[in-house]
Amino acid sequence: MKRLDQVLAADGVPAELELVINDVIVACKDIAFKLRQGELAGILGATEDENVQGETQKKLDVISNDLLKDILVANPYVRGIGSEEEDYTVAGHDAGKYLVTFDPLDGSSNIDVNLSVGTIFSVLEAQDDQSGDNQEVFLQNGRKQVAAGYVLYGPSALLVMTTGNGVNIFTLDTTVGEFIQTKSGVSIPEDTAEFAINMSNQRFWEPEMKQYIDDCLQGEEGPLGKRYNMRWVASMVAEVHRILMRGGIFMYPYDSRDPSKAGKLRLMYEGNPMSMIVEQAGGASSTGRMDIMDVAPQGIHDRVPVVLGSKNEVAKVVAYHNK
Ligand SMILES: O=P(O)(O)OC[C@H]1O[C@](O)(COP(=O)(O)O)[C@@H](O)[C@@H]1O
Ligand SMILES: [Mg+2]
Ligand SMILES: [Mg+2]
Repeated sequence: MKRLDQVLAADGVPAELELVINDVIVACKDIAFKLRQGELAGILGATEDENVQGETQKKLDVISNDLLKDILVANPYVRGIGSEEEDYTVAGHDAGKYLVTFDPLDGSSNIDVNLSVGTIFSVLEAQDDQSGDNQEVFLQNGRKQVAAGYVLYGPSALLVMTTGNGVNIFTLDTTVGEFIQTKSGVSIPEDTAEFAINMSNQRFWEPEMKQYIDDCLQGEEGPLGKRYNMRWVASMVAEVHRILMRGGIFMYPYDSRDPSKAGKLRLMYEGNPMSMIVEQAGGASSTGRMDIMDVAPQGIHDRVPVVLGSKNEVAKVVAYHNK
């Protein structure tokens, strides 16, 4: 069994990028150990603050953000970082080649009920000489990512990542504090009969999405001709991981609750990294109308509608949108 550094070296990942990824992982291990301690570590509950998205920050949102931010801005190869929990991008080193965006704690509503949460990260190359506190340098589409990954803090802590050469899974060996490769060449089944969507938003969806879900619910008698199962963990990391392991489709579509927002999930630190992982595992990822990784970001906190998972099922949802 290989350690993370051995896998990255075998994949020909440049040493500087490896040092950046390594710092992300050091922070994630710290988050994993704090989560294990739970209430004993005083990490549960909310702060009195809101983030730039207008969401109340949980203590662990802030703790995880600070761990990632502090280690990354000190890394000489990091030009800057962008985070769900930071209003603006933060400068690292002007000579740094890499930009890191992250959702430090995904599925925040699960923290206090002891359910699965995760960390999502994406790495881009800085294309010009602007400082990392200028968000312009980050505004590249998802195809430009050089690495993407997540850590799922579940019964075991798993690191799932890609540097564009397939998807590897590593399990945190808590006896030595190292991520050890436990799967490689992960491949998502092309077909599925399992969907994940927050059904309570149904009345706000576009007619195309309503129609697809209505047809799923009709089962064998409906136009899709099969009986569907449903799951909702309320943590994108956990949903994507389930899909990576056994197939499925995850959707957080556009809804009209706040017409100024294109969806709930964020393009640069949720949509793009998850899309790279899913595509690298043979799945597909779309807004319903175009590939997520082709969306041109206008701002670091842009939102995006998300439909991802088993390739043939995603194609069906796209076909509903193109009817
Ligand atoms: O509140 P809902 O509609 O169940 O939303 C759950 C979704 O929101 C998220 O928790 C958003 O992420 P954050 O917790 O990082 O804000 C996703 O992980 C998840 O899929
Ligand atoms: Mg999130
Ligand atoms: Mg978050």
